[in-house]
Amino acid sequence: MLHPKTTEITFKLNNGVQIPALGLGTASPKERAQETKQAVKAAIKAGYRHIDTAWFYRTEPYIGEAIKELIEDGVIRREDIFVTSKVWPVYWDNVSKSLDETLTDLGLDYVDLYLQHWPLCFQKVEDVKDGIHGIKGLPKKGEREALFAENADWMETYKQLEKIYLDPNDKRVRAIGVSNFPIEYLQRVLKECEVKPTVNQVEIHPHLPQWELKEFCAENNILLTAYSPLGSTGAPVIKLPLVKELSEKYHMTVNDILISYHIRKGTVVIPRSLNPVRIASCIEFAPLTEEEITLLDNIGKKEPIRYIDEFFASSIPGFTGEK
Ligand SMILES: NC(=O)C1=CN([C@@H]2O[C@H](COP(=O)(O)OP(=O)(O)OC[C@H]3O[C@@H](n4cnc5c(N)ncnc54)[C@H](O)[C@@H]3O)[C@@H](O)[C@H]2O)C=CC1
Ligand SMILES: O=C1O[C@H](CO)[C@@H](O)[C@@H]1O
Repeated sequence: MLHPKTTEITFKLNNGVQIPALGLGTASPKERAQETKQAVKAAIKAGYRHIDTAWFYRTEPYIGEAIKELIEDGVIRREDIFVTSKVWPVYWDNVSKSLDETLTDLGLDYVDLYLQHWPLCFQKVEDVKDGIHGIKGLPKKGEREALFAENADWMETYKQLEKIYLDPNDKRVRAIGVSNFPIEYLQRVLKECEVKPTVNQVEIHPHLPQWELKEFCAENNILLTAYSPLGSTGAPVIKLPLVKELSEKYHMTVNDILISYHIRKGTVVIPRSLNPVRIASCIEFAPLTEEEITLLDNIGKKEPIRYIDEFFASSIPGFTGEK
């Protein structure tokens, strides 16, 4: 039986916009951010049509250069690709400014999906030398204490996203959504806001299958996007014996197995790599069976691991802030 490449599969958001199921993650270490340009070019040439980025990653200028050259060389048109970006908590009360900075860096008139990166509000601290657009990305008091904005409500950020999306004269976003939102927070958004988030981008992999969140989002027609699908830096999840076993069974890479695991469940997935060969060689779709998916999910039932557990996120249910 012939199967599509994972780069060819799309899902429909709750506002009708199509989203490619596989996207390239771009949260690379700061010192390697410029390599993102060649990674994006390799990905698009290999068939990827979705790039995931954020104001916080410092990779938007390099993604912008890659897209510009790919368009100039006739490889793609703007409308052929799907770009996701996110507003960071320092801009919790000025989403429009953050979006303008993102669009300038990307060299684009619009993003396809714009997410609230975290349900948190940080203080704006000037940092001309090392900041992002002159603002410290992670304002801290000491080593492990974030500077939160006083009397601030993370809902303000979503309301501003909603305003931009609903303004008929504002064409800067095609869809809006959230990231790192637990069920309780989504319930509040659904109660207090007009526009349902199209997506909730969260950490998901066999060690953190997020089945309760998956069920809630499915009931409410919110698509999940799986971040850190390989377990983030060092890719620990690829070492799972069951993943290796499945890669041998399907004659595919371990990355293919972990990517297909999400897509088979109707979840968008955004693995990161700066290696052009790896990027191009991990696009096979493995038709995993229901049983195999259940076996992968069961790993997290027995041994849950959250790899992205940021110290600043301990107030959000489900996060301990240990890392
Ligand atoms: N919304 C949010 O708060 C977050 C979003 N993200 C997004 O999700 C994307 C993916 O998540 P990441 O945490 O970046 O990690 P990931 O789980 O995609 O793993 C990336 C790491 O695995 C390595 N890798 C890939 N294949 C490998 C292989 N076969 N052998 C050995 N190493 C291999 C890469 O070099 C890289 O160091 C990010 O780049 C970003 O776009 C990530 C974290 C949080
Ligand atoms: O997207 C993100 O990436 C970093 C970690 O890689 C995290 O803080 C943020 O949510």
